[in-house]
Amino acid sequence: MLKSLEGGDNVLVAEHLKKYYGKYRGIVDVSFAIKPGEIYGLIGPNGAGKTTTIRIILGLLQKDSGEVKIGNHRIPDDLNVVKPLIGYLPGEVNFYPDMRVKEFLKFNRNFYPEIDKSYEEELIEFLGIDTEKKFKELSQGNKKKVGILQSLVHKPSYIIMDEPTNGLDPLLQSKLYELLERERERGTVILFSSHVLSEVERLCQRVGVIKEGKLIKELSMEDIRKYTKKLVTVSGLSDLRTLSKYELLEQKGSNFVFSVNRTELKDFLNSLIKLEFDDLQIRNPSLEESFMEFYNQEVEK
Ligand SMILES: Nc1ncnc2c1ncn2[C@@H]1O[C@H](COP(=O)(O)OP(=O)(O)OP(=O)(O)O)[C@@H](O)[C@H]1O
Repeated sequence: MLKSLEGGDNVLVAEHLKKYYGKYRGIVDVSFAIKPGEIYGLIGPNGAGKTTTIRIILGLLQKDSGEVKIGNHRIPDDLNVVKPLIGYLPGEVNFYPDMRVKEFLKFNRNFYPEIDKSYEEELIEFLGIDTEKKFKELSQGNKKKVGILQSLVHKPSYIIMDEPTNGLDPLLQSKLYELLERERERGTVILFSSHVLSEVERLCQRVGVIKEGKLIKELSMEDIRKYTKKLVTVSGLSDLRTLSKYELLEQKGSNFVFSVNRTELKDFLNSLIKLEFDDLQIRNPSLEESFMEFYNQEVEK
């Protein structure tokens, strides 16, 4: 059963958040609202302001202006009321180096006495955590597994994860996606930051694109799919013929770079195979390449 805050829906709201670090821009204007049962992706390149936004929401950083509401509670004023209902995974997970994982889990249970021991054991097994090890003996990925467990084990109503898949191998990434999907079905509010478009596409119901401290665009799942194209580089192509209907990004001599919708990739390759060419490379565009049309727009400061 999902724990609710008194007097209101479990919505997480950020409104016109602004934060400067002295004279340096942290964020200038970030607003969004996340409903229960929704995974919201905050996406942007390094330095865009994702961590600053998350730390303000968690009351770890003081904002210059704007408002954060969790349920009907204002942050940081009501932090103590809301804190037990939040599960947070920071970008870098650090623990006491000499502590064993099992000692840490016991310590964590002191903060959340209602932790269900059998759920804890299920997560240990699912994530493959060695509880006998000391933190200094763990790789960054293995520390992150403990961080994921810590953020989920008390069955929070709000999950906030800062670039959670950084440093995770593909198997662990898909385990994390599975856990988050289960949480979403339970009605949890989930905020997830990333600079990888493919993962927000897979997981999130809505995505906020953040650029230079400003939330410049919100995308639905449908919009996101529209923006997930493949970049296809074809070398030694003498004749475009049927390929001319695809978006050509670049041409240098007989080398061509096409931007092809994922759904059209098969048709593109079927057409290509009938032509003469030397080499072929298919890659995912970077975030900046995918969102070129937004990123090229000047952001007001
Ligand atoms: N302690 C600080 N002092 C000065 N500037 C800071 C500080 N922390 C962050 N910034 C600046 O605030 C801006 C936003 O940083 P933030 O870490 O929130 O971005 P991010 O999107 O999380 O990027 P990353 O993925 O690189 O962490 C950046 O320009 C960064 O240089």
